[in-house]
Amino acid sequence: MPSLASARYGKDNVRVYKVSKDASTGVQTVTEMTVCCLLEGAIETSYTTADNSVVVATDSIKNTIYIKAKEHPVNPPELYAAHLAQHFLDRYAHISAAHVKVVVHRWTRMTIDGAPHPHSFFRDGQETRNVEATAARGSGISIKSGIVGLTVLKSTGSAFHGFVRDEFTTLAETWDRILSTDVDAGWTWKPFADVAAVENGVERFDRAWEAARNITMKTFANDESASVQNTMYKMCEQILAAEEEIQFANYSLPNKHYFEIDLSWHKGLKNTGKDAEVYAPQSGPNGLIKCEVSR
Ligand SMILES: O=c1[nH]c(=O)c2[nH]c(=O)[nH]c2[nH]1
Repeated sequence: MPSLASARYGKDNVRVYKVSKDASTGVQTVTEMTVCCLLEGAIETSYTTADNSVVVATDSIKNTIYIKAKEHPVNPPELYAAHLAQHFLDRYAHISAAHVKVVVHRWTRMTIDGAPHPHSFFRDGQETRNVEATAARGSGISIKSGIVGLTVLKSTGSAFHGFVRDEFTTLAETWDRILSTDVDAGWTWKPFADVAAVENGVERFDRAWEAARNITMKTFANDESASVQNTMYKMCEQILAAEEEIQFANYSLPNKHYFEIDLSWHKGLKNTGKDAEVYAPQSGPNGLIKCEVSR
């Protein structure tokens, strides 16, 4: 006989905007995020016997996302996610775990006539700051932070040679190639006992995000890359070194290929090897390289 092996439900794609206004200076600060909140617990009967008495409506979950954004700071997103997740355990005895994902979109303050503008912002890229927090009854709060969608490219300083050559291989070795990727980086914190433990030393979250962002860009730029694998491992090592409460660091990086184009058929144009200037960016297929590094 079938039985429910696992189940969770909630609201996804809840878009939230919060402004904070400094009345004395007139400076306003904004945060825009997209939230997903899924619940687990003694909810089996809602699936198996149409028992809605155990269902906190997803509409109520959406309302709660707004109310907790009003009641608590939304920065850092780790703290907001922890407050929101813990709420469902505190409020509903039959809920055993709440999974919250927060995606923070960029609104960067404009500089106008050389000065930071008090209330105008621009979207300077598709990069997001992401947080996943799970509050589970009896196991505290687990948090994973990350950066997604930071698109980077270096026009030299990347090689790839020495790989397996056999009857399946056509790729030429290269000592100088273009390297481009959309960074998906994550770092997993040691579990927190409760929301108070998340709040205690809360600066760690912005500090780690800034460190991870700087490490990612500096290592990408400065490393004489032997491979995506080796460069991402160096990034992970540094993230672990930057913040001692981080247990794991991980990257998932597409290798966005830029192919040389042989133009010699046209008047003998030289456009390969050291003469390569015009390339064909590829939209797919792409390599996809992942790793997670622990202490
Ligand atoms: O950095 C790389 N790693 C690979 O595993 C790989 N495979 C490939 O075709 N090109 C690359 N580049």
